[in-house]
Amino acid sequence: MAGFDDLASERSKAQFDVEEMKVIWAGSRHTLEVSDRISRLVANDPVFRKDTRTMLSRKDLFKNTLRKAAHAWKRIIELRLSEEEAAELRFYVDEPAFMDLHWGMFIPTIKGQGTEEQQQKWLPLAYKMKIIGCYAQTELGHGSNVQGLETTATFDPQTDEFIIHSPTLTSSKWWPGGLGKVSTHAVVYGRLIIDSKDYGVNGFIVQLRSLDDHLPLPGITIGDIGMKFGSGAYNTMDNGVLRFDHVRIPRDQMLMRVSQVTREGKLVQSNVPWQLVYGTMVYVRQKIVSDASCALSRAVCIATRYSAVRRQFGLQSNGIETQVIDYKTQQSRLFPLLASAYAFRFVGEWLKWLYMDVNQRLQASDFSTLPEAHACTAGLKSLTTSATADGIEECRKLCGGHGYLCSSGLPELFAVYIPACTYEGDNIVLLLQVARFLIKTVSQLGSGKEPVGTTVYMGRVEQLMQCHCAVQKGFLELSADLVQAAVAHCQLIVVSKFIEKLQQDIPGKGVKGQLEALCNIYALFILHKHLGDFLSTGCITPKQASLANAQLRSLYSQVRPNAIALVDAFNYTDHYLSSVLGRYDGNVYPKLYEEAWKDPLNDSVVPDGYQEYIQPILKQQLRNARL
Ligand SMILES: CCCCCCCCCCCCCCCCCC(=O)SCCNC(=O)CCNC(=O)[C@H](O)C(C)(C)COP(=O)(O)OP(=O)(O)OC[C@H]1O[C@@H](n2cnc3c(N)ncnc32)[C@H](O)[C@@H]1OP(=O)(O)O
Ligand SMILES: Cc1cc2nc3c(=O)[nH]c(=O)nc-3n(C[C@H](O)[C@H](O)[C@H](O)COP(=O)(O)OP(=O)(O)OC[C@H]3O[C@@H](n4cnc5c(N)ncnc54)[C@H](O)[C@@H]3O)c2cc1C
Repeated sequence: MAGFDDLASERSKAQFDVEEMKVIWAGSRHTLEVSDRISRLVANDPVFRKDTRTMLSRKDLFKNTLRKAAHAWKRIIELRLSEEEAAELRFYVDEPAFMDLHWGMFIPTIKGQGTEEQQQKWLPLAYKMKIIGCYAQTELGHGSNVQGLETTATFDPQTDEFIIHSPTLTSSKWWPGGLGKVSTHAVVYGRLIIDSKDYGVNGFIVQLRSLDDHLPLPGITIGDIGMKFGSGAYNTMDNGVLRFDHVRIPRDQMLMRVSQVTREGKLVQSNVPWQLVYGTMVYVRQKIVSDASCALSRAVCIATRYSAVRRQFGLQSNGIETQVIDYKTQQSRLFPLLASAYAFRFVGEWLKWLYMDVNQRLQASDFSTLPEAHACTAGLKSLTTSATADGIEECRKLCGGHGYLCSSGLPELFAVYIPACTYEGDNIVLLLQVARFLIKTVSQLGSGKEPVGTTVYMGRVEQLMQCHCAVQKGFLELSADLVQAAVAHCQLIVVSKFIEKLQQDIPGKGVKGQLEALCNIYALFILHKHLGDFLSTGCITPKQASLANAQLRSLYSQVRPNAIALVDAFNYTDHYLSSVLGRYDGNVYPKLYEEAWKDPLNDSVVPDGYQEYIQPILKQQLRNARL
């Protein structure tokens, strides 16, 4: 049978040790063991099935998500899973839910912005899930412009409380995940007002719902903001709206690591930079970069396997048509995405290190690397999510018509993924932050300050000084070009980190060779994509450009026999992929056929509505009625 034989024969062609590549992809033998064990545990548990998700109504979908989240928590307790294992379990359950915000933003915010005492009070409750929290920053009127938030937190010295209030419609909190129906608590960002003076935005822990009957507390209006893009997809999440009508909270519920309000109503700044109020965003952006390689590799795995199973045209001597993966056009669209998945994996690994490093420094009151960490997380979040969103859509096209079916797994993956280009910072707004950082670095070159870290190359580029003078004349005017410069800077980071990865000890037959080919594909593909810029700036000659393109074609041929093994190295279960086209066994056609019959529309041979709407047309009753 086509699919079985095709993928088996592809696997036999691999020129490298797939098991060792799995270790490289996972990051270590330990992480591979954990992710392998936990992904199978999830795949074998019927509660975590997700094959009917796109057909459920919003209410059924949401209730099912609650059921899965409760079951996941039960399994985590029963099996005494470590924090790492629990996070893997939530990842493989593969359904956006309030848990993501509770563990991914609420807890990290208290850890990063709370004092020791606040952490001691709130973290045990949150870790045991005695309270469920979310991150309520964005408002109806302002998301990108955090300093423009309108919610107020006014200190009342009489009662030693803050009064949380939504003064306008546009100050309604709008979007926070987990807020709409589940969270009992939130970290709410609002303007700190003391004695009529506005001290800017700070975080406050606010209880939203009763822990007895889940009803909103007095003065709180709360609900879900409605259906989002696509079926299934992100609609499992209760993104919410929240309004406060003079809600009082104790003074010690303002997160006070950055600045404190005393009993007397005095604001005291600690020695940490105020930007730490934005700290959770740095943490989550770093997570999102790692997650990008998962989403992209998942789409690439589906498209690569299916491209080896799918045959069109070109009868060979044995009477079989050509596998579409053998078409050079297919390779030139697919293999750069395969290379990107690996590139994003490694840059994500590095970013995780950078984040840990900056945190350690912060503990030691060294704040010097914070601007770079902000620029790197913001820029790489932007670059990797944009490329991944585009890449998933390209994979859908690479799968032809069948890619458009929900059973391919690609429409839902796309619908779930694309908001990553917006949440945690709109991608253009984040690139403008990178551009500002670059301009600032250039402006300091003249004063003899040596650039460090990811900007070290700037010290070697003479023209940058002139560039700085031009930008001084109008940042806003040149912002579209500056965004391109920011992208180029981030691409340089991705390529450099891939090259650094290759300099490590990489065991396993042929593994390093494959990674070298992928690294070269990534770099040359970026060059190819921006050829106009490289040529117009004289960075390369037309001859070098054509050599680069020839090299790219030759690299595609090198990767071709290894393509299936390179996606097998992601070690994804069929449950996680949830795609008929991406099945490990390649048994695509019988399963597609089988899947179609499961659609509720096929429950009856004659559809509901036949008698009311089809029969009258066929019997011409409608026309007669009009005549
Ligand atoms: C959920 C997690 C799950 C984890 C596990 C699974 C893996 C991922 C799975 C994905 C699930 C995700 C679920 C969805 C979650 C979405 C949550 C949100 O969207 S939440 C909502 C997310 N919302 C957004 O992302 C809003 C985006 N907007 C913003 O971040 C800000 O408004 C701004 C940065 C654009 C402007 O800031 P503003 O203050 O107005 O103005 P300036 O520009 O003048 O900057 C002043 C100074 O500060 C500096 N600095 C700035 N930022 C940072 C930083 N982070 N740090 C350090 N420094 C920073 C800056 O360089 C400058 O320094 P200097 O030059 O003076 O020395
Ligand atoms: C699925 C999802 C989940 C979310 N979860 C949460 C959550 O849990 N908690 C939370 O607090 N928030 C959450 N958000 C909100 C999210 O963080 C914001 O939507 C995001 O930060 C973008 O802000 P905005 O919506 O105000 O976009 P806007 O800023 O209004 O963007 C609109 C357009 O204006 C452009 N633009 C804006 N400012 C500039 C500028 N200075 N220069 C040039 N162009 C500009 C943007 O590029 C964009 O094209 C979520 C959003 C989504 C979609």
